[in-house]
Amino acid sequence: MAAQAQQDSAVGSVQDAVPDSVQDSVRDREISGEQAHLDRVYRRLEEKIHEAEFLMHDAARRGQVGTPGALAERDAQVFRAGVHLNRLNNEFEDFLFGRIDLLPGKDGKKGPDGAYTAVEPAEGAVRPDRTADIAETLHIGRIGVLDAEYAPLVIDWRAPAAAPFYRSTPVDPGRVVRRRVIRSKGRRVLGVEDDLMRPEITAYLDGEELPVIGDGALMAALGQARTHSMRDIVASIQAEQDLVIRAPAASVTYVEGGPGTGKTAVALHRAAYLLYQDRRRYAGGILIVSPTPLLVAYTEGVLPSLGEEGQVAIRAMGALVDGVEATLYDSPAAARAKGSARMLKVLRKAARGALEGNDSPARLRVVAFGRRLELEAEELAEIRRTALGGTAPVNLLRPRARKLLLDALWARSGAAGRHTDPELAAELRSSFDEDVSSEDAFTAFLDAWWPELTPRAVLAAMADEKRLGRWARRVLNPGEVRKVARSLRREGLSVHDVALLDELQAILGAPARPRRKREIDPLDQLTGLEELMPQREESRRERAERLAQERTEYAHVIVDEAQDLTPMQWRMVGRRGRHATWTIVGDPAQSSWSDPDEAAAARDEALGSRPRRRFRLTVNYRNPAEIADLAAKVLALAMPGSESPSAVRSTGVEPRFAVVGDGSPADTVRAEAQQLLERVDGTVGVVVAMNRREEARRWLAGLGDRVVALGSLEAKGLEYDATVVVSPAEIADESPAGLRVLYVALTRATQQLTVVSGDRDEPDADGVPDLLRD
Ligand SMILES: Nc1ncnc2c1ncn2[C@@H]1O[C@H](COP(=O)(O)OP(=O)(O)OP(=O)(O)O)[C@@H](O)[C@H]1O
Repeated sequence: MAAQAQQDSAVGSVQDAVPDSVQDSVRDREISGEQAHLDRVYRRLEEKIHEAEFLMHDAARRGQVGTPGALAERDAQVFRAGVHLNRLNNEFEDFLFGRIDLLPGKDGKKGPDGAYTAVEPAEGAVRPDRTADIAETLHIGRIGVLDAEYAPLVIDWRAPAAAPFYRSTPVDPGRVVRRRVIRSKGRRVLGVEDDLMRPEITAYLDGEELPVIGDGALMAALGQARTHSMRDIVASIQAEQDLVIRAPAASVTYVEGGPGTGKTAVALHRAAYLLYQDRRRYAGGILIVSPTPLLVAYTEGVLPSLGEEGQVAIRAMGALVDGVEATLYDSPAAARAKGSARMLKVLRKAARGALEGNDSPARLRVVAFGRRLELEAEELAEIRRTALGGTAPVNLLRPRARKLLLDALWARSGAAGRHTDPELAAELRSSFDEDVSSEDAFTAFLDAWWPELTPRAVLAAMADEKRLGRWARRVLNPGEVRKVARSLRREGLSVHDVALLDELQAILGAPARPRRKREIDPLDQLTGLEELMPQREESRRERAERLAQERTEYAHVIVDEAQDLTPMQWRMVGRRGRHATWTIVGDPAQSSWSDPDEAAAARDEALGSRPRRRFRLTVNYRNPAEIADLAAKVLALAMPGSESPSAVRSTGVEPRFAVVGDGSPADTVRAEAQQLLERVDGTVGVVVAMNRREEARRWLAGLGDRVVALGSLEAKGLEYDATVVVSPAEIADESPAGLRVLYVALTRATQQLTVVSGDRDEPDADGVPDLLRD
């Protein structure tokens, strides 16, 4: 059953009794009223752009005066003006999107944005005859704009004064009488949609009764066709989502919710909110970790549309390590072994064992003080063992190993007892060390015997099944060893390999390297502009990428689809936020990891003892009830007893079932995809078992770019107007978490779903596969 569209959107539509023509003229009048306001806003924005440009020029002139005080002031001014210009020049599709009309407040105090701060209405604001006067109208937009007298023309959506726009509901309206969503494009207002929060009263604005237009914005937003990019939801954030977005950043904010409840959207809006709240603190960067490059591509436009980027890096799990972009998937068994916390022990052994390569020298021969000195294999092995004692990073132990070698050679040289005077003895020893170290044979030996290891070299060593078997003894079983070694012999890295590389980096340690220098324009260096205006030449994207690359730790870490992180991935992500605050969003019912308890333990270790603040999102904004109900059947099998979120709307279109005739599913799937392309305006996703990905792309060849084929694990987080889910049984049988993966696949569509079954699905006479029957 479709849920009550959140209380706040279900109310306050235009009264049926009002004739259409009257409604139209009221609508036109309201639209032109909003247009006049938007014109004022743009005039003011233009003034501010001129002001900012003037400031920049003025600052440049002042720079020529040259006293240190003037320079510092000039620099600060240039910086402020530059940041300001950047924001003002941003091209927003709908700069202004909301408005609230409010009753007078209790305390009559104004906040810094010029709006009254009270949440509750003043006593007597509503008269006994249920009439009231609107005391304040606020317009809400992507950034705040004040007029020349500092009165708010537009309030930034993240400001406290804008919160009632999202929080007010008919059950708890606060001061809000009417909430309006304004649809605009560039400088033109296209339409308005109103919700009445206090339908029981008649409110007057400037002596006229407040009109109500349209059916509310949420439904309009949800019904829109999808593209391959996610849209922001800034005009229709719902109350339970707003609580998460504006939750204070301290410690860990933990958000659970079923498919389509807006977790990803909320996480992205939260990043923008945190930056607005405390830009200085988050100058340390916000990292958003996403499960796949597809989801990164789908979501990366949202923050720019909210006026934020640069400080935020969105990275796929397979691209968290610099210079690596892994897209391969391991077989479920190899993935399970590689992701498990048991792997840590294996990596520690491998990092030490890999020092001993196949061409590692068996003996050391040098000439010192005119004598031939030799260390044999056994002595060398003993020295290696001593050097490796403890847990210090392997690469940092090389000086220690070198020292132990010199000690052993010194003992062998017989020179130790030559002087009783300690000073002379020390001098002799140091000239001995110099003598040995300057010998090419010694340096060559050291390089071969204790090479500087890279994570990739260790991973390559683990591809040797025998060696891996030794390092993984009593940790992985022989089958696992075989599968992991085989997977490492493949060309290219898998997503799970990346967490191993990162762990190895920590185990090996990196000898200090000189920092990569950016090219600096000498003129900028002279004027100091280089530091102040980093956005000048770089594109925003380049800047975001550069910052992400230079950064290894972040001030805030947001983990999307957190239920999928393996223990090893939690360790990797944890290293990036050791001093950070966190927002973690996920849904256990969609987990593709087979051992959720093990992952939860690793997550708790990564987050340490930081207190958690928990939230739950309960309404599914993506799927119509017809699709959500079908998916709920799989949820009942995958996680008996867990609750589905309630769908916010219903379309009356039931999912369709098709059955593959004899042979390959190609024709059936292609025909079904084609049908859906005709029925929806936006995108169609065809979800298949992972091992059919390539095949499925061929099935759809030539159908255009509105349709895409994806493996079940790639579908995570994405959405389409319509989806074709091919062979539920194949998807469910793919891995121990297969039923949960199928649940993900079935919950991707915003409008229509077709399920195609093969023999394995045992479809009934209506084509309904076994897994989806009552
Ligand atoms: N308040 C809202 N107004 C308009 N659209 C919304 C709102 N909340 C969510 N949506 C839309 O619902 C869809 C699902 O949102 P999102 O992808 O964030 O959900 P999710 O919880 O991350 O889903 P999943 O767990 O399946 O990945 C998106 O299209 C999003 O834009």
